[in-house]
Amino acid sequence: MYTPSVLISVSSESFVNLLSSLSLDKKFAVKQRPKLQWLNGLSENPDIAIIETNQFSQDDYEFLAEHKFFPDTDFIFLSEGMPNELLDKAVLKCAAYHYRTPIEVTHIDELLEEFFDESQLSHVASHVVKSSNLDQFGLLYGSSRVMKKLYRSVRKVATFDTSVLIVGESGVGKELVAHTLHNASERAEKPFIAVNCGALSQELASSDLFGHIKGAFTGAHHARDGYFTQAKGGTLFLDEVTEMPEELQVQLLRVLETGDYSPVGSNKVLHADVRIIAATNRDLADAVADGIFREDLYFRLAQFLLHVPPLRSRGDDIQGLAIHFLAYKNNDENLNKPISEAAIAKLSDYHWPGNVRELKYSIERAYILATDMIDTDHIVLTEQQNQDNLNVPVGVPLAQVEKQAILETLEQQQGNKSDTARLLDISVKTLYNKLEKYDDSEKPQE
Ligand SMILES: Nc1ncnc2c1ncn2[C@@H]1O[C@H](COP(=O)(O)OP(=O)(O)OP(=O)(O)O)[C@@H](O)[C@H]1O
Repeated sequence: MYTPSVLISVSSESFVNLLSSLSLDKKFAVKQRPKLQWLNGLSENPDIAIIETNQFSQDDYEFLAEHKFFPDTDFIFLSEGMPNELLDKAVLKCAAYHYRTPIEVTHIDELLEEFFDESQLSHVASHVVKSSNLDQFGLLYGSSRVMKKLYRSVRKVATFDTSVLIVGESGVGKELVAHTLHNASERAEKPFIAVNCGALSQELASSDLFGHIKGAFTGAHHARDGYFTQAKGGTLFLDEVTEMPEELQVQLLRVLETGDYSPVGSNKVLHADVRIIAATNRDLADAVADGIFREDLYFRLAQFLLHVPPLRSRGDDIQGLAIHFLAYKNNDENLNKPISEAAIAKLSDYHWPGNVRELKYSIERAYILATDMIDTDHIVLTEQQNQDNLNVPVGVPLAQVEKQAILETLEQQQGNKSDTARLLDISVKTLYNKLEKYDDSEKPQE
């Protein structure tokens, strides 16, 4: 049995009493540090850190930031609840649990129990990697600590009806996170509608979002529901929200503030019963600074921020996901192609700029290239190819060639869909439709 380590740094009598009532040392290797030395204690990378944060300071925040908020540690902050913006930021960045007095001892006890069980699982999972060994949370697969932190944040925020902003590089799984959040919320039985804001046309965008009545504009022969109405009672997922046309940002902000909207051409006011989840792979601070995205809309959307970690920071999940995707492929094709240790090592050593989408695609391509066992030669990594050439064996179906051209250009353009569409001479909308088709073709099951 693995014994997880816990760093405890509390000094208030109530917190000391609370923790001593839990008899932590029966299951955990406990290290106590005086209040002012908790930062030193973190340098030993404990599995869990229980910290009193009544006087959380700028220095404390900077220390955490310098160490990337200690992704291997699960944090529990205890405080008397005085407002502290820096602490709020740290809670988000560390995906920490923050308990304010009066604290229910059973809540802490249950949480530690959960941490303990997870530490046993992950300890085993790091030795044996088979497809079924990857933990699954909703539509997401992954057993790394960073993913488990994400699962906990998703679980926490799912039950509230606040807007959520999901940030992360292209292909990390932001849409899957949004869908998982929806499925874990009370709106799960109602629709989940995903909208690619980059594909909304300037002219028709209002009608796409809010609908229109018959005759609202030339060509409006019939009334049509917009996404807000289609998603009624459920969730509206605004993907690539920074690409939304300026005028629509203003309209969206108004709906978020008033809760009401009107279809184009109508005076009727409808109530917007949707939860908004937005996502972007852009640096939002830059988008706001460049004037591409409205700051007031950003604050409105980012009531809760979820950061999806890049694949390269997920350790053994890389090989776990590779085997997972291979298993799906074998299942679809009714074959049983294995993968060599060396090929797995090659996948694990790569830094995956295109994240999970790129990994999934590399497995698909290797699957086509290999007659039986997938070996290192079949794993063609985008950055190791001549960037101007596609590497397609003769006789590959045209649809596959098209897919390869699209995905490799997208990777070369670091996920920028507008530039990719321009280079391929197709519309952004067509690009979105095609990507959606590829993503759907192997959607993990719930
Ligand atoms: N944790 C995961 N487990 C299984 N499949 C995943 C996971 N994360 C991503 N994928 C797969 O990777 C592909 C890309 O995922 P998704 O579209 O959610 O990423 P994204 O971050 O929204 O991408 P983009 O920034 O380009 O919109 C999809 O095929 C998805 O099913």
